[in-house]
Amino acid sequence: MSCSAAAGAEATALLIRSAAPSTIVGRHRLAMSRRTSRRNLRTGVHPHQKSAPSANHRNRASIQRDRASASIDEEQKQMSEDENGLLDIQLEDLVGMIQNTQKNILLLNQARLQALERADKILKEKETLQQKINILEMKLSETGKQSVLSSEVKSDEESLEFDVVKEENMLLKDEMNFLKGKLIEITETEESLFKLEKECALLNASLRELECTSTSAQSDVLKLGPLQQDAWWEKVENLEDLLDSTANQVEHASLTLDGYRDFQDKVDKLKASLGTTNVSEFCLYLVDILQQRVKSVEERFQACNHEMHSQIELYEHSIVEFHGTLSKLINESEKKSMEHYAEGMPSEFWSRISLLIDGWSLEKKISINDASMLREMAWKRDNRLREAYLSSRGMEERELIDSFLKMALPGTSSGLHIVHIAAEMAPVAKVGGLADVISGLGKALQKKGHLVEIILPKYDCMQHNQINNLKVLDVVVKSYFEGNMFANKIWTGTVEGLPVYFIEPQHPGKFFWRAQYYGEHDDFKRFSYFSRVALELLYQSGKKVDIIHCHDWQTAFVAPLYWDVYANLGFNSARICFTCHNFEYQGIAPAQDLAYCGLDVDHLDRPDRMRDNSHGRINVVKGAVVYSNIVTTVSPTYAQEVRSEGGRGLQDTLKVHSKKFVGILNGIDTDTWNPSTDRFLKVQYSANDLYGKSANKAALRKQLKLASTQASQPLVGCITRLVPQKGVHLIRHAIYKITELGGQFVLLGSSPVQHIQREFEGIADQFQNNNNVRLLLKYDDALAHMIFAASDMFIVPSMFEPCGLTQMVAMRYGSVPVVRRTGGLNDSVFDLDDETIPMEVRNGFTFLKADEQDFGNALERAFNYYHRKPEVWKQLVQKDMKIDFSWDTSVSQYEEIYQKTATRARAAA
Ligand SMILES: Nc1ncnc2c1ncn2[C@@H]1O[C@H](COP(=O)(O)OP(=O)(O)O)[C@@H](O)[C@H]1O
Repeated sequence: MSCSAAAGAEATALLIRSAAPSTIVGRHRLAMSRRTSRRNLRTGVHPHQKSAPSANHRNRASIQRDRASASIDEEQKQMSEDENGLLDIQLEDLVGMIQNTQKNILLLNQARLQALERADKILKEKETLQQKINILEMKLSETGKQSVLSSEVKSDEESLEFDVVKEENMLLKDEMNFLKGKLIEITETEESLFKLEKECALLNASLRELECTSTSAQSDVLKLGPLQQDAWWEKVENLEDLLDSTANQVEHASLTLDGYRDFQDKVDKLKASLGTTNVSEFCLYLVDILQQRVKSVEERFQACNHEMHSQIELYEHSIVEFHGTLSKLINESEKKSMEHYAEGMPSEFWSRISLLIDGWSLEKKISINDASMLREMAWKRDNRLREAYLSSRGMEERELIDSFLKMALPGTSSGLHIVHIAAEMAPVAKVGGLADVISGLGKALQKKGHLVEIILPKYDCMQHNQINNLKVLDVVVKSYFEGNMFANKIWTGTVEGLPVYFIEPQHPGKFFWRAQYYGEHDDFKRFSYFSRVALELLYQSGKKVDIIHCHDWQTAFVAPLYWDVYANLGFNSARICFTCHNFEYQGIAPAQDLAYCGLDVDHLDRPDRMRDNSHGRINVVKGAVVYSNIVTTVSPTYAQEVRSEGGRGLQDTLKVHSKKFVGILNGIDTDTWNPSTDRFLKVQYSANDLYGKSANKAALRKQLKLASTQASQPLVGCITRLVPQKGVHLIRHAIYKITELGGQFVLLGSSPVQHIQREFEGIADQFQNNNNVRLLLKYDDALAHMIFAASDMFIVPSMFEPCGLTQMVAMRYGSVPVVRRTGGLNDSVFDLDDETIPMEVRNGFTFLKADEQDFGNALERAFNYYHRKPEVWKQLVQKDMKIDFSWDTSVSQYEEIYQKTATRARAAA
């Protein structure tokens, strides 16, 4: 850079740092006027003579180009032209030019002074600047002197001027080359910036990958259970620290890149100014400063990059180590969990063993006798089977079978072999309470030492993820239907630790591929088919079952089929128990439809057997009542109610068979419904620590966008199928009554009845902007758990209710029930104000008449207690949570009746 250019650039740069925009404009003008003077000297243009604007513009834009390309010869040629022009210059004009130049000098001096004032911090720069400015001053004063002398000594002055112009041309040429060089450097910097950006993106991607690895590793950790968790978590924490520090590095790198981008902007601006102006000195100075900054940023970025790479290396190393530890822990955990299964948590393990034995038996790999001996050993949880199974890893199936058979010993069990045949089972195929009963009762019986198995249809829509070890057996069970034999695939798996068989018919009717459980036009056919295959499966397995327990009309076919078809084939060790969960659904169809599954219509279409009260139809529930050894329903009060009009036409049959008919109150599965372990809740809680209850209430309000300003505003829940039985008109009334009382209401339910579903959809729309009411018209298990936990009260205003589970679940979750006194509700909820009942069993609010007034009164009483007697309310909540609604009591009743029947059967055999 030339001295004058550098000095000018430094001065102007200092001005720029401190000056207002007008000062900058002034500085540009100054430089322009100086260059115009020089050019005029060369071209002989009169300084005051206006050139055409387009020409001026062209001149400004092309000055650089002209300077770079002008050759010395051309300059000499031009000089001779200048000499002629110079002769024409008037003295006045020269004086004007000198004055202009002096003004310029003055301005430059001012700029220099300002620059000097601001250059305190950079003394070195100040000195350089001072020197350069001095040189510039000298040059300018010489120019001034030469101009004054020009009138006296023209020829000397002309040659001197030529030299100056020539020298300046050379300098400008140098400057241009320098600028070109700088531009190349800038382009290179851009490229390196691009590379750095790419590198940063790559680093970000690898960071994300590492985060994913960490997340999946953490989920693996969860699977490991409590095993070596302390050491494990320490490792995870270390990795997380590393991850954090890597993230910081990346953030730092991003910041640096941002800095680069700023710099890039400046460079762009600089390039633009280089393209449009001729202020080369200023630009060069800026480029200089910016280059220095680039260098320092580059250095910082490289240092940062280096550190980040070393962190990533460290992290990758830890990940490798982490994976090593993880696989070691998984192996250990698998081994331990098998041992744990066998020792501490046996149901799942033993259910698998017994399914294995059944599979071998059905696949004819072992004889029926061997199967029954092995089954009995499994049932008794014989340690030898456990050892053989645990050491069978890597063994061929045949070797395992042989090792099992070596141990097969005849034995007798005091337990019962019970098979439930049902259309639902929680959580794998659930529509309502029936599903809960199958798994709840099954588990409770299994705990008591009985061998319990379940047979279900293999629905396409069931929750397959709730089945463990689901596999299809290498056997096809053929079964009769409508005059033909149809193949069926048999699947096995465990659900809730219970062994389950799933039947998949190979019938063209695709009976269980309907994307729903019930509500198909051919339900009667579908379930009569299923009932027949279930018995066929038991028959072909050669098992000596004690109790076959069928449920509701869908599997009620089992009772007449067993006694009229299979008992005749020698499969007669079992006794049939039938439970009717709801007498509203009886499976009524034209009499001839009974023939599909192989039942004899003529034999059964009789008033004392299966004929329905309606002409020409048969009634499957009636058939089961007649043909079963034990008939139960789900609560004592409902058993009473169905003996009169509640029996929906079956009261007389029930009276005839009253000796084998009993009402046993359902229990609830206290593992599934446990607020202190419920994984669906935001916060788990218990009767002694109710904080979680209010936390869940707040969470549900937030989730459903309900008003949440008043924590004490009572929240009322209702979870139900929306069918007339459930008191749909009272549920509708509750919406208005509860808002009138100042509460909030959440309904979760759906309806198989179209007009009811539509009606509630209308109400839901009507209330969608009301922040105290939400109607959620769907089936949602997770949400059900949250509603039980979040609500303060729970309504069950049923017209009739065989048992009802929701009131029991609600109490377990500390939600006080407000229910109609009917069926199982009458056996489980006792009014707080009813003085005929001992205080310690009072647990909720009840009403009798199925009208709005009675229901409204019960709600008002509940609200009064809630608001006015918070202490009494709290005690009530805690008491409700502690009531034992488990299957423990009910299962003993089932056990007792099963035992009696089975003993009689054995005696008869
Ligand atoms: N919409 C729904 N979403 C989730 N669970 C529901 C829904 N409707 C009913 N349930 C559940 O189904 C069961 C109903 O059992 P119950 O009270 O005996 O009535 P029912 O068997 O007559 O339908 C309960 O476990 C309840 O929580």
